[in-house]
Amino acid sequence: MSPSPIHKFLKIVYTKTIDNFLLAASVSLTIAAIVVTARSKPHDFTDRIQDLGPSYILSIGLILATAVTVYIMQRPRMVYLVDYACFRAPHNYRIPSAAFVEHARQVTHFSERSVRFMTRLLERSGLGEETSLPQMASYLEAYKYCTLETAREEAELVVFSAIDDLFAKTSIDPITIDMVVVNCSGFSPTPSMPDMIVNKYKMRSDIRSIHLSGMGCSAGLISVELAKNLLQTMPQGARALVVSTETLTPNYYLGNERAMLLPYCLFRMGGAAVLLSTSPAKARFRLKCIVRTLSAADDKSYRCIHQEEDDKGNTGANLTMDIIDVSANTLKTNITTIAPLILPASEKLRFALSFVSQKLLKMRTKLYMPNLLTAFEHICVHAGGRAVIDGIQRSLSLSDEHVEPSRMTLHRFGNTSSSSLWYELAYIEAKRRMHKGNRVWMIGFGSGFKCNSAVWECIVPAHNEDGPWAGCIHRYP
Ligand SMILES: CC(C)(COP(=O)(O)OP(=O)(O)OC[C@H]1O[C@@H](n2cnc3c(N)ncnc32)[C@H](O)[C@@H]1OP(=O)(O)O)[C@@H](O)C(=O)NCCC(=O)NCCSC(=O)CC(=O)O
Repeated sequence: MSPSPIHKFLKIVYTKTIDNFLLAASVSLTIAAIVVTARSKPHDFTDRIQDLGPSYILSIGLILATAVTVYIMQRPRMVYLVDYACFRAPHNYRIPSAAFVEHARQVTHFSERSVRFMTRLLERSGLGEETSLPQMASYLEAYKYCTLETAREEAELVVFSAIDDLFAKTSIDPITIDMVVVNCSGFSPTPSMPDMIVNKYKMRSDIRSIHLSGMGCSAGLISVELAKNLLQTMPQGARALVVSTETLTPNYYLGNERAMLLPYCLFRMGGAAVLLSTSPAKARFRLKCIVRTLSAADDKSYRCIHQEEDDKGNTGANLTMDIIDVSANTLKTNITTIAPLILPASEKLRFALSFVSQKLLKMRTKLYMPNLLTAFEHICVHAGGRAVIDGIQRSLSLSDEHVEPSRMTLHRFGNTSSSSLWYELAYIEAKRRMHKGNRVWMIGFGSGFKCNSAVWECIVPAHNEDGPWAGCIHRYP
């Protein structure tokens, strides 16, 4: 039964009043003060001030100024997303499914059974016909081309293209960057990827540089949190360049273990460059909060994405079937921490009242489950695979529209690991669905098992930009 109009109206009044409690309280107090002052005799107020004496007034002023200064100094600095850019592979890197299967058929390492398995998997994977693989994957004896040099070439192509795009968008001089954080799980060359970036863009010698490897698909938000923490200790206005990518060349699997063929079928080229700062100047989003959950203490979680050698000695990532349950459980833990930070006051109050009536007053009422959907307008769920997105949609009761950016990213770009969240944000913006004040919840999953999530608030939406979706966004719903 749908709620009556009166019920709906009361709910709106309740939500608006509670969610804007501080504003409502201060407006009421100001009105009360104005009424009291207007009623008192004109000389009353000035007489009282004169009675206090100059030294007393000066002391109060000093105490107030000190309190405000201490409050401002103690408060952690806000971190802003100035802008971001995603890599878009040149057309000749495209791998339609027919070409993928035909290539797999020609590779002598794969058995007929494996080729049939991969063919079936691809058909149901949710990947479209325009995803991209590094060029070594199109050679018949691809393993001969999985060299350090080709891996570096792939990394440079992805990372430099995304950064070039970001610098062009923001007109930022690379010399003004104070920190570079890169996360790439499966490729960790020497010199490191941040060194590669500093060398290419001739950045300053006092720059802080960090590479996170082996941290899986959820490492993009780990990089953001790390950059945020460091930025908050640096002078106001410092800038961090965060790069999230996965290099596929060194992780080419040549065996026949089904669980290890899965990543071979799902992962595709991708990367994103993100500029963060503690200055709000030209910023497009504000970071509201970021929460990390790691369930590695549990063996099932720890093992569900595991890099290992198969019985023939071929290295690859083994994805177990547990991943759907594990991701749903780790997300639940993550939500328990993030919900109190993002839920509006009205939802928290309803939960508190229901909790008190059920647990303390022993009333036979159902415990109210806060509605998470009131905390954001958009959601980006890591495009890890069709079944992963299905699982999260089910467990959070999300609508098809909520998971559309995730499914469409999987379709257009494949599983691009930690950068997938940025392709999803770009999708929402390319569809012109992002508006000033909108909140977007990013949820990353990955080996460990980790679930990291962040909430951003839009300050300035992108108006005339399709980003990585240029030329194809009109083909999506
Ligand atoms: C691959 C799928 C699209 C296939 O979906 P289907 O609808 O076809 O149905 P299905 O699940 O029954 O799978 C079809 C066949 O694949 C087999 N199969 C599926 N998952 C398997 C696995 N992990 N290991 C071995 N076999 C597996 C099934 O047994 C079945 O075989 P048979 O037909 O013989 O019975 C889906 O299962 C899926 O999206 N899985 C999740 C992918 C995933 O793990 N992504 C996370 C990547 S890691 C990541 O993103 C983070 C990180 O790396 O850090």
